[in-house]
Amino acid sequence: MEIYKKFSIEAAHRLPNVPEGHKCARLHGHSFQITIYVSGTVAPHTGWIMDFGDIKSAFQPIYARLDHYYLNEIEGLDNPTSENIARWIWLHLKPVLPALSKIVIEETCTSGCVYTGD
Ligand SMILES: Nc1nc2c(c(=O)[nH]1)N=C([C@H](O)[C@H](O)COP(=O)(O)OP(=O)(O)OP(=O)(O)O)CN2
Ligand SMILES: [Zn+2]
Repeated sequence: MEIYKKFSIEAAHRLPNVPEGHKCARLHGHSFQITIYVSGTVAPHTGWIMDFGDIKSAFQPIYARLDHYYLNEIEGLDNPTSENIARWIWLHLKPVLPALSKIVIEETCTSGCVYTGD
């Protein structure tokens, strides 16, 4: 079974490698919706895979590095596409949350990516 916890991050970015004239070369911001998935078995006594609060605690230091920042200035995020943000979060979260199974980034209401660590 899989459980998830959602977070919202306000952040600015620009995409440095887009074709000339692309709108995303300009500095702009998003309310990124980030969903962290954890997979595992349901423990008989607790009735849960993991406390949602433990997902929040694991993600908190990473959240603090992203929220209300200019993403391009963060080490490893010089090209902060949804795909690269997902990979960056995975890199930092997996060591402290081994049951992490998926990260979904919603950059806008209509655009985003799904990453399972591949
Ligand atoms: N594969 C990717 N493509 C794009 C990314 C990305 O991270 N990965 N990012 C952007 C921009 O950051 C842009 O802000 C979001 O893109 P887009 O969906 O085009 O934004 P709109 O809200 O303007 O979309 P409409 O549905 O056309 O209104 C671009 N591409
Ligand atoms: Zn954008």
